[in-house]
Amino acid sequence: MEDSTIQDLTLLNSPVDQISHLAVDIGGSLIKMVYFSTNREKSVDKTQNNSSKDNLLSGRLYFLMFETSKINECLDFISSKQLHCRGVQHHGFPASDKNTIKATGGGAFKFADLFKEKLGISLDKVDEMSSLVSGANFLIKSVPSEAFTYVNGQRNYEQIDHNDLYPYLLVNIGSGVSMIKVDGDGKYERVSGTSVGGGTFWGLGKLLTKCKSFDDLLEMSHQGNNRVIDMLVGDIYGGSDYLKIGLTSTAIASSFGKAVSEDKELEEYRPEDVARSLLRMISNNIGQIAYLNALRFGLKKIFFGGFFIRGHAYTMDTISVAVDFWSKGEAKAMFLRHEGFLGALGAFTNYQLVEEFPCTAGHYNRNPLVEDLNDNGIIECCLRASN
Ligand SMILES: Nc1ncnc2c1ncn2[C@@H]1O[C@H](COP(=O)(O)OP(=O)(O)OP(=O)(O)O)[C@@H](O)[C@H]1O
Ligand SMILES: CC(C)(CO)[C@@H](O)C(=O)NCCC(=O)O
Repeated sequence: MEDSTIQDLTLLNSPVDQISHLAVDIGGSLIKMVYFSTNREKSVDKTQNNSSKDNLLSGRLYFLMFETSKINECLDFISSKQLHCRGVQHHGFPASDKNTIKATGGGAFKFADLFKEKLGISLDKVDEMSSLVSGANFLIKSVPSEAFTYVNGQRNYEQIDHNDLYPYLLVNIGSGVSMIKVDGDGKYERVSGTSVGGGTFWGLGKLLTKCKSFDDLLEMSHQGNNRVIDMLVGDIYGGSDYLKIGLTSTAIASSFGKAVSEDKELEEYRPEDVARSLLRMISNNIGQIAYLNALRFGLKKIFFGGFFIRGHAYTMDTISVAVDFWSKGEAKAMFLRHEGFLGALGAFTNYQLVEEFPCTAGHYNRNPLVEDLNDNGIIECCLRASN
């Protein structure tokens, strides 16, 4: 954590806090929410100093996450905090429509009736791919220290030149994986996808290791050794490399391949080793498909998002090494600090109130009220309302 600020959501009940503009991304596995909160005393009306007629309201974007299977808990939470019907109505700033919120992801369709029934609100649907792209563009262009490469166990934050951003490949690793070629704001094409994604890792991992939570599975993979189960090039070549085709003896020749010849039951393998092989297999595969798509369109930058990544060192390392290996160093894997919130942020920007500058990030909060919440960075920004 970069900052020890603990943001307890009970603060939302403070009379000086104003919450507005909730946006949700309801995916196959997780619900992600973004909302804006301003402190009335600190909000600024720049109309006097600014020749334009815009009102700027400073505040923060907050991030929350629930499991989709616990949608009812999510709705109760929204209702108890009245997240959906708070509006900012001062300094000439309009309140968001009390009865409508921006929503993206498959759940915006699947759960529309439930939102209406339980909370009385309508979901204003924003296309999922379009939201991912708007969210990624917003983060890359407006939030400092957002994008980074991961090399030799180190995050290297990159200052992205706005004039040299497009085209890039956006790889969103959620339950399934979408690969989108991005050519500009609102200019994109979904060029590929794979059903072998985060849901596969979590689903297979749960079955194979009996693990109870995603975080435990990740932690287990951290403690494991994939060489116990994966068949390496050296296992086939008597300990030697096969450099003629660019493979060292330690490269994986066949994920889970050792399990074939060893006469062992699943229980005889350490769950940690199984988790490690699984994570490596899926991360490698996604890295490789991403690279092939980058090659298809001559793209040099590949941004990876989605909650599968979870800022996990080994996942990012595997993806980075795969992209570097296959592209012979030509393409670069980059990650985003708000990786899991691209869709929700994109839906939020659809309110068309986000001022691109100034934005600052770096504050981190852990929300004690929500189980399983990742450490999600809050973003300081301004909203703008035109008179
Ligand atoms: N606490 C968690 N519980 C469940 N899955 C988690 C958790 N944290 C990370 N994950 C991983 O994140 C993945 C879901 O990522 P994300 O929220 O980006 O996708 P989604 O929107 O639910 O899926 P899709 O876009 O395919 O509908 C899961 O499949 C799992 O691999
Ligand atoms: C179906 C979506 C877009 C839902 O988010 C996602 O899970 C996905 O991209 N799945 C991969 C589907 C495929 O292209 O094979």
